[in-house]
Amino acid sequence: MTTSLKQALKTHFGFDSFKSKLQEDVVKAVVRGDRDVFVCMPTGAGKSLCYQLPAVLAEGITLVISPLIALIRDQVDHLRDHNIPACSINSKLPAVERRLILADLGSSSPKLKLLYITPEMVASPSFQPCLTDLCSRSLLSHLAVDEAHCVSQWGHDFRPDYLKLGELRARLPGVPCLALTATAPKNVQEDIIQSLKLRLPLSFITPVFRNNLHYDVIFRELLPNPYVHLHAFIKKALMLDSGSNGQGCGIVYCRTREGCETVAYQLTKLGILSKAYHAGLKAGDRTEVQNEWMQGRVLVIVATISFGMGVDKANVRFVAHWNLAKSLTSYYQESGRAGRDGLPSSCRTYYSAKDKAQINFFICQDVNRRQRKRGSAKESDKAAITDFEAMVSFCEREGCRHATISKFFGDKTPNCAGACDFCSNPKVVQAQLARAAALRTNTLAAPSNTPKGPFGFQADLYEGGKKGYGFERYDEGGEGNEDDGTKRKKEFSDLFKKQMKLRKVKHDNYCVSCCVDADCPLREASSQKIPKLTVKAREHCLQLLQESLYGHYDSLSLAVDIEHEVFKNSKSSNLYKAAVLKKVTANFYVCLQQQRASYLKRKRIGAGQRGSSNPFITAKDLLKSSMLDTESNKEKESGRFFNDSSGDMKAKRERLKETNMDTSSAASSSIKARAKAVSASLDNPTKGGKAMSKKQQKLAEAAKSSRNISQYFTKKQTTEKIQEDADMPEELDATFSHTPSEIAQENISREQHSPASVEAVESSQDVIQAESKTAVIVIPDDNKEKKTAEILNTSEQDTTSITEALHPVNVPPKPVMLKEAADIVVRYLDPFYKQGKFATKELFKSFARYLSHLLAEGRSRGKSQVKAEAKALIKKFFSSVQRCESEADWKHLKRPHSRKTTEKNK
Ligand SMILES: Nc1ncnc2c1ncn2[C@@H]1O[C@H](COP(=O)(O)OP(=O)(O)OP(=O)(O)O)[C@@H](O)[C@H]1O
Ligand SMILES: [Zn+2]
Repeated sequence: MTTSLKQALKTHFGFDSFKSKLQEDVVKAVVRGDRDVFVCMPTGAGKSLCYQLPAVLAEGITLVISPLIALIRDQVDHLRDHNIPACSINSKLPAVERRLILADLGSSSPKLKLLYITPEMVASPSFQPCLTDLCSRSLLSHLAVDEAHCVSQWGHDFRPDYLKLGELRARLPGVPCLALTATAPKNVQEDIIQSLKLRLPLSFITPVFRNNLHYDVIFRELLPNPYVHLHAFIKKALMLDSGSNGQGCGIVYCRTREGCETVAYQLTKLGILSKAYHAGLKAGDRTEVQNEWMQGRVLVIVATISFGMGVDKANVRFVAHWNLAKSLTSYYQESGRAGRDGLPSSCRTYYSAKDKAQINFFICQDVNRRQRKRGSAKESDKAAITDFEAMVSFCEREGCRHATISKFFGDKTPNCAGACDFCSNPKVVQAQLARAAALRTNTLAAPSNTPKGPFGFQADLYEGGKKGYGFERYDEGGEGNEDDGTKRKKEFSDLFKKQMKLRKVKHDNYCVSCCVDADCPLREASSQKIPKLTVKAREHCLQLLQESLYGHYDSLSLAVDIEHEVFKNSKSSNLYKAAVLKKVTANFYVCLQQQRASYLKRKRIGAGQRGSSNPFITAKDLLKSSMLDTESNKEKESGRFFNDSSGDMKAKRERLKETNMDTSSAASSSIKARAKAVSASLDNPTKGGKAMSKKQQKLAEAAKSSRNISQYFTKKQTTEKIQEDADMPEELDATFSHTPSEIAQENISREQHSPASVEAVESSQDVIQAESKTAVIVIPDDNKEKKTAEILNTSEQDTTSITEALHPVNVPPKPVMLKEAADIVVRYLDPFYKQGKFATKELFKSFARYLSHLLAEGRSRGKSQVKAEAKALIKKFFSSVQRCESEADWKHLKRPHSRKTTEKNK
């Protein structure tokens, strides 16, 4: 038998041997046909062949049940490529084809070997006559149920129509049944056997452990810049630094469509071409993205869970979950798409407390909804909750990740041998957990008297809801359903905010204990050369450096080089930080000079101005105080300013004034007096004798908005704003440092929004010399608190003058948002598309998307400016590109100012 099977394997499928002994054993059992068979083998193990080869060899037809039409299509195409007669009857089949198939099935000896149908079709009345006819003529050789876990209510992909397969089974006496799944814990296995009425099945179950997969968990909220972190991980997983191509590809899973778009954009911006895939895209675009990824033209696909089922790609070198999976079963299945070729691959989860709370909310909502509908609780309702809890505990508990998965699936503890972060370096995991715990202590403390739901979860905590988990099944159901989605987001946001009010959250305890992450991009990351300098602080500095190189082609590598140079040459933590800041401000200054140069071209600075003709503070000036103070009283000052960050504004102003007195020697006395008035007015606008004029008030407002420069350095993270605007409770947002490039942009947009800005700009020459203030850059270090690393001697004038230089107009333009930018871009780009200047529509769209993001970045420019920039960019693009053939064509296209900065930096 073995020889003839091997021959058939070669003849029909072109394989020289079975993929494994298990595959061979299953095929033999199915070919014998005397028993039902249950197969639980990991994804990529070659389960399909277990029924396809027997189907070819058997007389008659094998009926295959598969949950998705897309999956069926792939399988049928694959079989037809091997000249194996296979087809599918489904709702989308054109009538002509359907008639042809039914004609073949009705003939005395059908040519068809495999007939694929969905469980819905099995139940459909139109299919019943055909089924009865085949059965009565004994033309059905096997019944194969793929993705059999869908039959179980304990399973993560339960589909009610799968339950009807039990009835089908009863109608096909004597037809052996084969049930296959990749992921089934013990209770799901039992459910499958029972629901499909398998009779004493032969079970082939492989342990879930796959030693080529390396699992790790990273707590996203502890990262200064999660995108940079993800980027570093991908670079390593795909060996992009080694300079060799063809090292495979990867998947990043996100929970929301917006998340996919944002992550894809960020990764592309950091230099790794990535594309989003979700149900919000048109079917054609989805296929195009999938094809590009399959063919290796796009390295990273950033997808919702709608992507992956049935995707047969061997060299997936990593699967990263940007959001927590909804269950450990799903996670095992999704992460298992890595390393199907057996080569080492990485599976990473970016854990976040926000995700945990949100998913918990959606699950509870769904359970409540089901219970309300049914009028009673059911034991199986618990499945979603316990499976999610298993996922959470996979991330939050100390211990081998593989062992956790194996235990969950009822297997013995495997020999991990360093194939997870805990086994390879438990200290790193423990340190991370400790940091997360410290963060959490100050965040969530659920009210202890909150009543528990039927299974222990706090149903009332988030109240009930109308819809499911927040995961449409495979992200299918959401098309054209945005309103509902938005409503739910809002619903969640409101509830969450309400609940969070009960739980006073504070993020002032940013623990910075030292630990080196596997993907840490720093050179000599574990070196203890500089006492008290933590890896966290170094990573933070790296991020500042990278941001200061905004627009540079490979800003990360360059930043890594600079940081390392500074690290090598610094003797103390403070000197290191001061040196980094010097570099940062120098880079930043270059950027400002570029902006100023372009402004000066348009507006000549007139003679007779008061104050300096150079409204820019130099890097030297910026650093002057920090360099002087570095070793002496900085610690004292920095602690003080740090403590201010969320505290009493008045006290802060007093201290700012003190510092100012020491440092603003350049300010003229009259301006000082004016500054004093402004300062006093901040404490009490009506105090201090005369009521302020309207103009003075506005001036004061402007000063107020620019005075607390520290907020630009310690600001809530905004990178994922698009994704989380509506649904992220503020209280859970970790505090991250702000970047220099953002500072300028923030200043601009603040000024644009401020009603005072018109006059502030008009009076800028006065304000320029008005007050000197202290800016604070917060750098996490090892004292378990944010501390100021440097106190820079800068002044309000700087922010004002920067603003003015960047926006030399009297009427502040309304900042352009992404949608508006996209409208502008599409309008200008459309004629080029119509002239056939884009090889494909997808390219046109991608380019439009790229440009829109580019133009909307920072939200700092008015519509007319964005229009002009859009025109200029498009013109520039087509001046060097005849016809756009690939994404590489616009790789180097940058906004004008960033390009200049780049050139200057080179
Ligand atoms: N004997 C074999 N020799 C070599 N390759 C094989 C063999 N059998 C199957 N394969 C290949 O292995 C890959 C995975 O097979 P298949 O898609 O059937 O896996 P699976 O277990 O069904 O995975 P999933 O759970 O993701 O559907 C396919 O590319 C298939 O062609
Ligand atoms: Zn392990």
